[in-house]
Amino acid sequence: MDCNGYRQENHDQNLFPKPKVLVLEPPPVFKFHEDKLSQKFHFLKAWDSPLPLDQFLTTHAHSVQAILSHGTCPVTTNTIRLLPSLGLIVTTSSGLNQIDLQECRRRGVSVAYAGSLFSADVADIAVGLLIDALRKISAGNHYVTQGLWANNGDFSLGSKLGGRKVGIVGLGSIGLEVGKRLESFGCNILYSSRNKKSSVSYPYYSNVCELAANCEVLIICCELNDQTRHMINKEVLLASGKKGLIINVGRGAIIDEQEMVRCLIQGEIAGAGLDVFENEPHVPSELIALDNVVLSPHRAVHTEETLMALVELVMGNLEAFFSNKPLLSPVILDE
Ligand SMILES: O=CC(=O)O
Repeated sequence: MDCNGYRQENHDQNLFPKPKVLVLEPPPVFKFHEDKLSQKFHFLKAWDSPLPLDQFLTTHAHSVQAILSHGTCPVTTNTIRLLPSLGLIVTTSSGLNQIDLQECRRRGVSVAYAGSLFSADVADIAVGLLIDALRKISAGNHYVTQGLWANNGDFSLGSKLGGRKVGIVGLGSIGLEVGKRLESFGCNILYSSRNKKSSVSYPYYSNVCELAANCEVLIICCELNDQTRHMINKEVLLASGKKGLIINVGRGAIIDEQEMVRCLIQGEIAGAGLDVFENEPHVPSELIALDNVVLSPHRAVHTEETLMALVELVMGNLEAFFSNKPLLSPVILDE
């Protein structure tokens, strides 16, 4: 530690090395803002090295104090164990299912994340997917661009958004933003969540199957963890019924994807709007072929503006760590 409190010398980049940060796979912020990030940090790019990952980690074992990670990049027990100097993982995601938090807790490794930075953007996409699925915007685009309209084809009617009963699964910051937006469209909001929220008057269901049975649309906004993996299973899908719509902006694996595909094909649910999938970037071919499904490439979280704010947050967290100051957006690792 130097007189400015830095754990590594970095105030004069010509004389002193920048703090090293390990990157296992390129995060989306790299595509647009790598130059800016690289002005302050030296990134060790595991994916760019000819060495197998374990060997790469062993080679840099003692110099890596921080990892920069993202939503679909696993940070496993093995990775953490191979890095004895590791003190921080910064992820550009709000979701944390890809990081072994238990090992972080055990080792005393801090974690910083995007918190609620993306909530409004994700809520916009959830509502967009719902309106598209109900009013058939993408299907209408296909109908026009494929010349079917000009050929006197028949385009089926959509359904009204206002007055619809919408069940939000997970009333965290994204779910609350979705609720706010849909209230202004005249929807009736119901929800399920780990706990009943005193801040809202929406009807609460502790059981997601009962929620599904009592609404016309389910919007999945919760995090993926051991309790929510495949929570939207056959029983819940069937409870949604033949007019039920499923919108997912959480994580793909919250839904039993195979079962959802089967229900869509057999008409046991009416349709879906999906930004996330179980095995990204692979999307089941059956989903691609269905015209009652709207697909989006896990982009709900990213707008130009939010990526800009994200870079500042990532740099702020790394700078705080290397200056021994409190992190800007720490994850509280409960016992
Ligand atoms: O999906 C992305 C995230 O968790 O931020």
